[in-house]
Order: sequence, then structure tokens, then C-alpha cells
Amino acid sequence: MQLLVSPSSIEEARSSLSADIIDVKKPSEGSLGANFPWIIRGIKEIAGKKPVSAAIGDNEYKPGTAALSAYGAAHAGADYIKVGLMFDGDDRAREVIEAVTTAVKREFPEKYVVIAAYADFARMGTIPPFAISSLVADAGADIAMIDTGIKDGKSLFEFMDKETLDQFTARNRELGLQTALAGSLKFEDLDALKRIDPEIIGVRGMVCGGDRSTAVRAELVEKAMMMLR
Ligand SMILES: O=C[C@H](O)COP(=O)(O)O
Repeated sequence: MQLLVSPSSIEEARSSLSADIIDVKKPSEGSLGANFPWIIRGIKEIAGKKPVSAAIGDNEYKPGTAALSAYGAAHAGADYIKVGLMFDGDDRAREVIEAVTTAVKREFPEKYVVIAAYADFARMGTIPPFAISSLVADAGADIAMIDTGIKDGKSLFEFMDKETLDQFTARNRELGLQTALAGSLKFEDLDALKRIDPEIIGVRGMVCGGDRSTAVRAELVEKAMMMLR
């Protein structure tokens, strides 16, 4: 299980370097808020061999806009391009997933496309995570992710129990996909996450000391890495 940490600046990225994946994000623009291309590029430069991920926003149903954002993040140096689906409807989701996957893979077949749905879909009226797995596989994207959409401290486990997350992970594996899980995860959730065993877990608040609007702390990233090894 790999640890993805989401810094919002080059300085925070320096504190995240012990993580497996450095995920560039702008938390002030939403759960999967997109940061500037020059921040992605700057973080890629300091990340060395560590893979860099970039969130491209909590997207509305706008396949062209999402595809261009995904293309921009790939060009800026992201190895993982992470796309949130902040709308409902399987057909519309299929269109956006195909558009972003084509935008990235035509030029960068080695890069990973991550499609995220939200654990708290019911309160937001967005597509449920279980609906995305087959769409992600059909489009040739790589990773199906669950995060929380509203960052009010409620964690992934307040919306989905372990059995549901086991099923999501197993379904993705059957389809040849990786699974990423995130959503206000805490140190005390790590044992349960190890048992679920997704390929990736994503954190920010936990390694900021509990408040994701503050900065990533290097010692907490190291603590999380120690607990996962
Ligand atoms: O990709 C993961 C997210 O950045 C998770 O953020 P969070 O732990 O603050 O919910």
C-alpha cells in the first residue's frame, strides 16, 4: 500500500518527500482542487524520482474543460492525473472519463489516470463510487478512487464501512484497476486500511496535524510511512 500525500506548495512538498507519491493540490479550491501548472512543475523538479500526482479539480460535466486540464497537468510533469467527478449520471461520467483518459494517454501512455468519486455522494448528488469502476476500466484509465467531497472532518469511514470498501477494492482488482482511498483519514484508521489493502491511500489533514488548512508536517509524513511499513 502506497502513501500519497497532498502538499499545496513547493515548501509543503519538501515536507512530503518521504511519502511514496507527492500529490499536488490546492485545497482552497475544493477536495480535489487544481493547483497552478508552475507549482506542479516546481514540485516535479524537487521530487527527484518520486512520482508526482496532480489533482485537476472537482469537475462539473464539461468533458472538454476536464480533458484540457488533464492534458495541462500531464504536460506540467504529473505522473498521475487525478480527476474528481462532481456530477451524476453514468453516461456523462463515461464521456468525461474517456475524454481525460484520451487527453493524457495519447501523448503520455505511461502516465496514470485516476478517477475519483466521492464517499459522501448522497449529500452532494454526485455519482456513487461503485458506478465508476467499470467506466474507468472501459476507458483504459488506471485507478478508481474514493475521497470525500465536503471536507468537514467527516471521514471516509463515516460514509462507507470496511465491507463496502473491501468490495470496491476487490471489484477494481477484478477489472485490472488499482484502488485509491482517501477522505479525512486518521492515524487510527491505518490498521483498517491495511486490512482493506488498496494500492494507494491519500492523506492531507492527517499529516497537517488534523487541520488540512494548515501545512504538511514532515515528521507526520514520516510517522505515517513508519506505520505503513
Ligand atoms: O488525496 C487525498 C486528499 O488530499 C485527502 O485529503 P484529506 O486527508 O485532508 O481528506
